[in-house]
Amino acid sequence: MDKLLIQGGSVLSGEVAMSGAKNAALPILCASLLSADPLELVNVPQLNDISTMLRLLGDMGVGVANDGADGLTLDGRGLNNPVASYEMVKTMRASILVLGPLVARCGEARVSLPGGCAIGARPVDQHIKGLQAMGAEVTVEQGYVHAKASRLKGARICTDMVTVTGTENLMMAACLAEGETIIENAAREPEVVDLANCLISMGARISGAGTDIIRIQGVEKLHGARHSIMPDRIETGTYLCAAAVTGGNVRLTRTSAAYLDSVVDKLMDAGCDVVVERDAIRLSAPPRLKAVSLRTAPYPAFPTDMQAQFMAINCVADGVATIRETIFENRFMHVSELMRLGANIQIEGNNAIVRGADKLEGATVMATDLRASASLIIAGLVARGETLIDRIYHLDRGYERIEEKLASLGASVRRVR
Ligand SMILES: CC(=O)N[C@H]1[C@@H](OP(=O)(O)OP(=O)(O)OC[C@H]2O[C@@H](n3ccc(=O)[nH]c3=O)[C@H](O)[C@@H]2O)O[C@H](CO)[C@@H](O)[C@@H]1O
Ligand SMILES: C=C(OP(=O)(O)O)C(=O)O
Repeated sequence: MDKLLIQGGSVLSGEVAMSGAKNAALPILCASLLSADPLELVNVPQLNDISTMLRLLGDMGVGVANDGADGLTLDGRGLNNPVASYEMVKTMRASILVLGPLVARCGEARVSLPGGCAIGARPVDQHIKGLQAMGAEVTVEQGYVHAKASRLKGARICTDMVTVTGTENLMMAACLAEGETIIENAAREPEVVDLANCLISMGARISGAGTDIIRIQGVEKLHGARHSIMPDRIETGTYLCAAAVTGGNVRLTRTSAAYLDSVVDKLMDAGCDVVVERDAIRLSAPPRLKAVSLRTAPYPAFPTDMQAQFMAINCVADGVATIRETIFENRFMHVSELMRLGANIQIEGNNAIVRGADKLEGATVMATDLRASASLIIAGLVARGETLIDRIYHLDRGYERIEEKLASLGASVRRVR
């Protein structure tokens, strides 16, 4: 199993390009199930989750062709097997995103309950409730969601909580439903908007994406389109934190600060200087950051996917920070690993109190989920000596060529087998 070996102490500097967003690309790949015409995508990140999703779609009969480094064409003409088996979906939560499109286009779907990062129970009851409201007959048996409907019917759906993939699944299903669907309490995440823009270019009639009420007027069919995946705001935020913790000075290109306000604000509170350019962000950091408290919440508030990275920078900042996680009940698994490096963190329910230490010391640690892995890299970059991170397959789900990108900024990071 691959591990990552980091020699702490390098100051990150220079320029590096960000990739397309995993959390936008995954639902957009599933949008290919909605049409019999080709969907051409560019800026698709090369990640394990993307390969898993392509295998899953391929299994269902979707044609997949690579068009150069970050381009793909998906052809839903041959879709003939609306089944997502446990074997295919066990490693990836986002596989539930095939459910809505399959019922809408094929009239039925059999999808294994998803796996993915163990950051909480992560039920899919809201996805099911929404499809039922649209007239689908849904049963859950032996770990599979089985949904059937001759044609989905538009409905008014109000989700109990803000759910990102729930909103995406229902929005995709509603595109081919008869009549109007209104999703209330919809997620406003930029990835939902990117998916809506792709669907609109395929002929869907969607308004309100990016607000908490999305209206979808169903159409008979969708056609082919070409779409460029938005930049990865979580990858961008992660590299900003990595640079900040080392007192570095970096410019991240092919990205946008437009969706990162809450993260950029916190980095400025920590003492960093951040300059926003049209398609790039510059950050320069002081030798020691100030502690910053935060609370995770749905967009546009501070993203849960950046909580672990900010925990890491607070471990060596000046002062005490309180970090409150409100989205997932088990998203503090990085804490015990950060403590192996010498961090001073106390957990009280869904709050973590982080007292900045003068230094961290390298150690062997274990990555427990995707963003936890990122936080261990950030801590390893400032720890004295060597940090060896085990189980980095989590990292390969969501960060494209991370050791190469960090090395290009001067970090001493290497993959060992
Ligand atoms: C592939 C993708 O885009 N993943 C992101 C997506 O995950 P994901 O879409 O799985 O997360 P949700 O937004 O659905 O979850 C939010 C909260 O709602 C709960 N919930 C959700 C659905 C449901 O049917 N029932 C229910 O109880 C979840 O357990 C969680 O407590 O949004 C999360 C929150 O921003 C991010 O951390 C993930 O990176
Ligand atoms: C938790 C994440 O991914 P997933 O929803 O795919 O598990 C993430 O992107 O941080």
